Amino acid sequence: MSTSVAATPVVVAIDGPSGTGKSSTSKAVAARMGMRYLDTGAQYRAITWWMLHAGVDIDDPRAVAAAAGKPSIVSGTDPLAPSITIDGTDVAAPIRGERVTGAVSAVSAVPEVRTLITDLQRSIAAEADGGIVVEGRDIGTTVLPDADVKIFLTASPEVRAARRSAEVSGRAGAPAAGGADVAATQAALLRRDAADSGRKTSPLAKAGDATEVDTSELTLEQVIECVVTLIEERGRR
Ligand SMILES: Nc1ncnc2c1ncn2[C@@H]1O[C@H](COP(=O)(O)OP(=O)(O)O)[C@@H](O)[C@H]1O
Ligand SMILES: Nc1ccn([C@@H]2O[C@H](COP(=O)(O)OP(=O)(O)O)[C@@H](O)[C@H]2O)c(=O)n1
Repeated sequence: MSTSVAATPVVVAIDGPSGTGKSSTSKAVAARMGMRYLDTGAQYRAITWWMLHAGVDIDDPRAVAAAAGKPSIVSGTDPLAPSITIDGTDVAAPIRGERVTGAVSAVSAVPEVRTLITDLQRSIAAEADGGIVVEGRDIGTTVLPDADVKIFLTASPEVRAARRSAEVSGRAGAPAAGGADVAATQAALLRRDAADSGRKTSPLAKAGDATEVDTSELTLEQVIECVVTLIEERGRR
């Protein structure tokens, strides 16, 4: 197992659709390699939470654009304790709720939102002295096109929905996920994939120079090892 701090700051971009293992893999890789970690999805979720909270009509892109610059988002990049606040409020828990998940694709499709959050992501990456693993949808294509290592994670819709359902039903107070729940989760994931891949500005896409890893048949540990190996190989070049 590698525990060394990256010799030169390495920037790693990990993209892919929901449930492919981006967050779990990125956090573990960053922790093992002494790097920072940035969950860009959490930032889009936080601004979506704020819009809903502020009563902004998220189906009106002009209203979303006009409000986008108002809140201040702060992302903590310790992979062992990532955090997210908006205007000083800790929103780590509420941004995972169904309401935000159902609204986030509409908010994140608004170009003014993307410009603001992309600038924030670039400044966080630029300040990460020990290197950083940044995960999202457009990191390798748009946010950090010069990243040292680019990875695009995939998995079958069935596997992704099963993972997500198990995760949600494992939360305190949640009912166990039955077959119908998994089917509904899969339908919601595919709707979000379609919205994220189909938007005009910086859609979910694999960068031409990204390595694609299908995680359907891999354990989380195998995916982590695969990414660590790709980073170490890049370091030897
Ligand atoms: N390779 C894997 N095998 C089994 N479960 C996994 C694997 N990768 C991730 N998971 C689990 O699937 C769920 C979703 O993973 P997550 O990392 O949040 O994906 P993403 O960030 O791509 O949406 C989590 O509960 C995680 O523990
Ligand atoms: N770089 C990114 C990251 C997320 N997003 C948006 O934010 C949403 C939530 O991202 P997430 O990574 O938290 O989603 P999950 O994979 O955890 O379900 C996505 O569905 C996209 O709409 C984006 O547009 N660009």
